[in-house]
Amino acid sequence: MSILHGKITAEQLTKFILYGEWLIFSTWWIGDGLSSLMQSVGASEKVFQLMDSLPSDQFLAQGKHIWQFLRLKLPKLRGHIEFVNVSFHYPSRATVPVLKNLNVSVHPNEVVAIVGLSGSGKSTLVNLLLRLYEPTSGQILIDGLPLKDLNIKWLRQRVGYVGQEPRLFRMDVSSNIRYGCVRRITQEDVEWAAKQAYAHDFILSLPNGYQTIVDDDLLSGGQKQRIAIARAVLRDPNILILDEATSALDAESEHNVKGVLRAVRNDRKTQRAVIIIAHRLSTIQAADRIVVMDGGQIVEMGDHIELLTKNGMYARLTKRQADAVA
Ligand SMILES: Nc1ncnc2c1ncn2[C@@H]1O[C@H](COP(=O)(O)OP(=O)(O)OP(=O)(O)O)[C@@H](O)[C@H]1O
Repeated sequence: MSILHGKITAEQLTKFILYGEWLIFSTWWIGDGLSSLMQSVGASEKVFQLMDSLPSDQFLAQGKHIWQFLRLKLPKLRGHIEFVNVSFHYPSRATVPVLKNLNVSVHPNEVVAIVGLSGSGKSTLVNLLLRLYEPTSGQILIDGLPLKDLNIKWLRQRVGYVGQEPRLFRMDVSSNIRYGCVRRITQEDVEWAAKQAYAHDFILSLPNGYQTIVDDDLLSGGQKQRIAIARAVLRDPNILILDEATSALDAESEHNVKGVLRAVRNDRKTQRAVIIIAHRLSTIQAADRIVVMDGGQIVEMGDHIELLTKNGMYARLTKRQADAVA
């Protein structure tokens, strides 16, 4: 009507409708954006709370208090480990004792194997040594000093750990081996570690050798384990802990662990305290000492021949595995 009466032009009306539409949409977007903003503010409060929270004491390298700055760093770790009357239960199961008055020591350059039935407390022992948990009573000494007084970051840099299920990342083999190593590493160092872990030959047979990207189905369980062993060895740890995979009770796993034992034995340069949690008993016959655990306690200790002669639990476990293989 206004156009017909010449009050506005068609162009002005079109502009008016378009601007009106833009105004409605813009208001709607502002409302939508504001509600998203409010949601993000609420969510970010939780994120910042998490970022501000401090890890518990057993994960703190150096705390904020002056006495924590003074926490001890020994000039060199020899790798003498002592468990003195250690008892432990997991916080979530306070009524179930997992370790009971445990006394055991590992000397520098000694290879100690821990064996026992599933659930006897082998991995828990290592968890305490890595200070992932605190003993309920008793104490752990490293080179004669209480574990809880040592700078935990310094200690963990000197401990190599290969878990039951090694974690590899989607990057090349060489980077996977270097992962987490704080000192300067050359390609020769990487290859040296791979040779120690009996991984060098199979790595060279991969499409791009050390530059091959690790994909989900590229490597077998045993090959992943060997790369994880190379990663641990590259750090040149004073204490090396191997948790043999329960699921990998195969010849390849046995070959890997035996290989590491042989490397530790033959190369004086690489001697270190080694703790092996073994499920396959034939793997650890060459260990200096075998510790047999049952129900959170040590029931036998000695070398392979001594324990077989004792005709106790170790002899029974060995016979059971030999029968299962036959
Ligand atoms: N995080 C946890 N919380 C509560 N209980 C746990 C935890 N981890 C282990 N346990 C319990 O502690 C006991 C010892 O477990 P541990 O893993 O040390 O045994 P293991 O000898 O290493 O067994 P395996 O040979 O199967 O690895 C088991 O009864 C187990 O159920």
